[in-house]
Amino acid sequence: MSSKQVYILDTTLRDGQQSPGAGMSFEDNLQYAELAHKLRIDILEAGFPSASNTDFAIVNQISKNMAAINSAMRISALCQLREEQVIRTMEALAPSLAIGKARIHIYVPVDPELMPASLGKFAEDKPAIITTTYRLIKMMADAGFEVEFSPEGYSRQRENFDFVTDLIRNAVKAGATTINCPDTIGGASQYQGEEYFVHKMAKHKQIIETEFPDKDIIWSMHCHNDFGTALDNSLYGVFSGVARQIEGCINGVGERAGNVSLEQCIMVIRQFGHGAHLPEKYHTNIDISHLKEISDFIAERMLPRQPHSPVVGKNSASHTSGGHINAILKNPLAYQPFDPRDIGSEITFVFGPLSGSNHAQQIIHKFKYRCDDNEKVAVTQSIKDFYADRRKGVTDEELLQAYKYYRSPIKLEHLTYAKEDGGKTRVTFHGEFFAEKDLVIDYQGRGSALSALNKAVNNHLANTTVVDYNSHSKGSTVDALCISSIIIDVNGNRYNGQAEDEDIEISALKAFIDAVNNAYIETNFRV
Ligand SMILES: CC(=O)SCCNC(=O)CCNC(=O)[C@H](O)C(C)(C)COP(=O)(O)OP(=O)(O)OC[C@H]1O[C@@H](n2cnc3c(N)ncnc32)[C@H](O)[C@@H]1OP(=O)(O)O
Repeated sequence: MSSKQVYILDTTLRDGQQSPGAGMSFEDNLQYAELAHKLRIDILEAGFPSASNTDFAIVNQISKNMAAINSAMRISALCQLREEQVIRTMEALAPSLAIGKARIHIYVPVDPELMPASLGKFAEDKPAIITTTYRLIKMMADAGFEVEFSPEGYSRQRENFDFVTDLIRNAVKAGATTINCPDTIGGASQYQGEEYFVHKMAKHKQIIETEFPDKDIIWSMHCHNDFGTALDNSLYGVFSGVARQIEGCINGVGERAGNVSLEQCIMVIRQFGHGAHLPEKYHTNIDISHLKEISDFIAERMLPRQPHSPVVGKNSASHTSGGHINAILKNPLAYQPFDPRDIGSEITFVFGPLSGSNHAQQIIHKFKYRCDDNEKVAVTQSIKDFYADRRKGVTDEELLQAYKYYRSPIKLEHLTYAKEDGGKTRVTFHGEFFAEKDLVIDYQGRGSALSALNKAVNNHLANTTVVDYNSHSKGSTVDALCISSIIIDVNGNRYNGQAEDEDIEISALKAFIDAVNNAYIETNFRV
């Protein structure tokens, strides 16, 4: 069976920017259009040219840019049922008209509650609304524009069904080729029964098909998400065979709770559009490999995106729980409904308190250190203890630090030193020192506390010598911290250590311990 294309109208630049704080710069609007072109959006609603000179310039420049590359994407712009707006919108879209890719989207309210609020006295004169609709649409169609007509508030038309029929009839007669039926206030649900607007669309569609058998009108969904039903409504319209166009915004931005998320519609059509039970098969022309890119753009330049946003959210392909990661390590798609690489994303992991030993082991192996199966649980527990207060997780590099601490033979808690007359130095060490705990190191002869510690280390790591050492102050005051760097040689191999402390001698001792720990770990646990 052949598959029907569902047209995607992207109104991110128009309806998306109609929410507080969502406005983007002139340049960002133009850049977004480039991304929409790459994504192979069918129709880009680029703005509302009559809103301001800048909005006119944005639409006009996008229209010019897309005409210059002969983009297959239609450029659309919105206007009210007002002649001066129609003229301004036609001017803005002139470059797209020249390549046969210009659409004008014109709207007038039909919701009985919205009509007087929005239109004032004009709302009382329905015949005038109908004749104006016919006249303005004919004007645009005669000028060569593709026309989309929206009876605004369609989903709440109530007793206005016959008025809406008359409006649509006249719009089609005048040359409109797309009839968009918005759930403007976002309150519709298929659980409304006969009042559900998609059932009314089916009736209107049937009337128009009967009256205009030669016209192939595209019926369109435009759903807001006030109750979170925008996706369900949009897809109901398509999968029930009524609609062939979906209007929405990337990341579901838009007025109030937003418009339907285009990425969700696109992926659901891809996933379920060929279901055996569907009367017809459906697909979109979207190049989904650019979905993540365009979504990230909107998240950065327009409005922030929830981490758990479906399809594109940062967490939608990121995992932390041990149970899931264990399975994903064996089968990357074990916990993904689609391959994130298809949309330009990737599966990532964040190690946290709920992660497991297979995950920790994989990170440690990635850095090329040893973590055997019989010790991975103990290693993992020590890493979790090390980061007991990091409930939101740690980076792989931070995990490696905790691993190294676990492997370190010297775990310093506290250290003091004293010098006596006669060349005696005493270092008092608290913590773990190879297999020992809390020791006192006495050293007799020339040299500092560092010599004392070096002597003690040599009992466990033979042939350890300091080959380079320097300390410098971190600031210019007398109480500035001291930073020490040290290089040691162990059996011909060199290892670095760094540390800082208020006391120059202790900073050197700590740097030496750091270097010894590095030497021990690199010697014993490097793969
Ligand atoms: C569902 C939707 O998303 S619809 C899109 C809504 N988008 C926008 O409003 C964004 C851009 N809007 C704007 O910049 C401005 O509102 C403009 C330029 C469109 C209009 O501005 P103004 O005329 O200066 O003021 P205002 O917005 O208050 O408009 C009120 C007038 O529009 C008329 N009007 C409202 N909707 C419509 C309509 N669909 N068709 C015809 N006239 C309309 C009203 O009757 C009213 O007329 P009046 O001034 O004679 O009383």
